[in-house]
Amino acid sequence: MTNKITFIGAGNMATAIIGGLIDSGAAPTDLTATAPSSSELAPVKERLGINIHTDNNVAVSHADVVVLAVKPQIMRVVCEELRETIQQQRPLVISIAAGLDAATIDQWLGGNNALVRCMPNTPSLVGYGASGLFANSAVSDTQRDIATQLMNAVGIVEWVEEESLLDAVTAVSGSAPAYFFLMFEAMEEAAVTLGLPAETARRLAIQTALGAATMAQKSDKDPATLKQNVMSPGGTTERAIHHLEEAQLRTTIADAMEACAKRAQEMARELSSH
Ligand SMILES: NC(=O)C1=CN([C@@H]2O[C@H](COP(=O)(O)OP(=O)(O)OC[C@H]3O[C@@H](n4cnc5c(N)ncnc54)[C@H](O)[C@@H]3O)[C@@H](O)[C@H]2O)C=CC1
Ligand SMILES: O=C(O)[C@@H]1CCC=N1
Repeated sequence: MTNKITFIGAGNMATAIIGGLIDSGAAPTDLTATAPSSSELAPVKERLGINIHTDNNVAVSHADVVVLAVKPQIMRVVCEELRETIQQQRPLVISIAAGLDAATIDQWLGGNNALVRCMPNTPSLVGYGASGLFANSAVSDTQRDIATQLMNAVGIVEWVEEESLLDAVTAVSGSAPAYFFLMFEAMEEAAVTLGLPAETARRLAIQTALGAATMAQKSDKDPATLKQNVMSPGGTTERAIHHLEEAQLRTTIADAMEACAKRAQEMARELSSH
């Protein structure tokens, strides 16, 4: 990728994506990250070898792509300060902020911007991200390809044609790593109760999840069939799965994902109104 890409923000998600881009062959000299303090940026430069800046406008002034990677609550101030430079430079803008709609960000940036909204997740840090992307009507096919390439560097990319579907993406991938981490915590605790050392239990649970995910990804069988293949009639797995179904695990997951998507909608209302 020969585009000059500037990340506004150098936190968890920005550095995860930058790390993935460099691992997939991007030149660190084409990448810039900003943050208010040099003390936060110095280790980022040291680790990744990219350009750093404490002045967002200077960092954006030569960018082809600008990735907005600050917390949603400060996005308005950051965008309004960038407005003039963005209007002059006309880069492709990619926002990774949860719960902030494209029209609101575009308006804060002065309007008529090519804007992609992206919902990534933290496994991007290890190249196993899963991102949902939405483009506003000003985004060209070439710019769509640039956004795809950028997020493909850290994982898989799924485009949605309706912006509201990004709330579902948040529920199934943006927030979802945390659901699996909760599962690991619970399995480790239960295995310790069954007598295993905590470290052993953790290693076995994580490896099992990795194995199950890899199998589900590589197999031509659906998850229900793969599950059935583990369940010997009258055996141990059948007993465990029966218990999970009786305890309404499916309904619990559905309720949690609905709450997640609703919170994204709430955040959009809260953040666009001030
Ligand atoms: N952490 C996650 O799992 C996910 C986060 N997101 C979104 O990514 C965005 C960033 O989240 P994180 O990286 O987790 O946050 P973070 O707190 O790790 O990073 C925010 C960065 O913004 C910088 N910053 C603060 N004020 C600034 C300013 N005025 N100009 C330039 N930089 C400034 C901070 O110094 C920091 O480097 C958020 O909008 C969040 O909704 C999206 C999907 C997943
Ligand atoms: O919890 C959040 O609001 C952010 C967005 C998706 C993951 N973390």
